[in-house]
Amino acid sequence: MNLPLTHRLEDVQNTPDKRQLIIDKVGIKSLRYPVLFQSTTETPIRVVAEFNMYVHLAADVKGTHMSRFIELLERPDSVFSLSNMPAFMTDMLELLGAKQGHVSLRFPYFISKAAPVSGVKSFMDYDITLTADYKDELELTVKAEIPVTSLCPCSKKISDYGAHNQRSLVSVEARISENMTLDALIQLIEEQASSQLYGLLKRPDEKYVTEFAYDNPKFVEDLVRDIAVALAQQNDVSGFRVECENFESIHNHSAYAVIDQL
Ligand SMILES: Nc1nc2c(ncn2[C@@H]2O[C@H](COP(=O)(O)OP(=O)(O)OP(=O)(O)O)[C@@H](O)[C@H]2O)c(=O)[nH]1
Repeated sequence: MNLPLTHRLEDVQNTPDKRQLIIDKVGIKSLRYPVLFQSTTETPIRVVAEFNMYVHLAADVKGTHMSRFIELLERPDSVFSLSNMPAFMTDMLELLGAKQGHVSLRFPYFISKAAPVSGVKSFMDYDITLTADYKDELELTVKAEIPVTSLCPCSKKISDYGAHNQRSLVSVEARISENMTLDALIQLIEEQASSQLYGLLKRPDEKYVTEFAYDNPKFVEDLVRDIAVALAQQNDVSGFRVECENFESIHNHSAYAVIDQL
């Protein structure tokens, strides 16, 4: 009899395993894939995301169905958003026959900003990670990595002129409700910095951001505390971890701080 090829190829992954060891997470790591992402009610946008997708594997099964992770992303109606993550997790666990799972996707997200004086528009890029973990219940977080300017209060105080300042990377991972947009979360964080960053600045804008940062000096401790206070005041945020790394311009190392209330 002439069986189709899939029937003639042995399904090794599906054979029993005798070692009696559960695997906590198995799946695909660092897969880059174009998918649709929807931040709010706006039309979904195309993003290129890096995926990690894992499931729990029972002790008596040799291998998981690796190909099915990609099949999930190939579904024509696959749109990623905070509110769709629970359904995506349910589908993944069902298709993979698993009881626990992890999905994360990290992608660049762009916001069009107007320069502070000239008003010229340009895009600013941020890295966003959506993560869903299912064990006994679903844990859903959003992480935003936001570069800002920080200016040292001590340096400003003790120097006859100038103050050292640098680019800082703020990372906020938070549990947020779907009422909060990514843009709102990013804006709230940028407002706590000595200055926010822009893609395009003309000379009057450059003067403005330089003086603005000088008027708003912040230690790395001030940054994480001010961001934590701002997040704690939000009804749509129910837990957060704020991390900040200042790439010091007077040292060859960074100043770093974290507040973990996740
Ligand atoms: N489990 C497992 N699969 C691997 C590994 N390395 C490669 N593969 C994958 O094995 C895949 C094929 O296996 P399955 O996903 O089980 O494909 P299939 O049996 O045709 O599909 P299903 O019937 O849906 O399970 C290929 O896509 C490879 O990516 C590995 O270390 N472990």
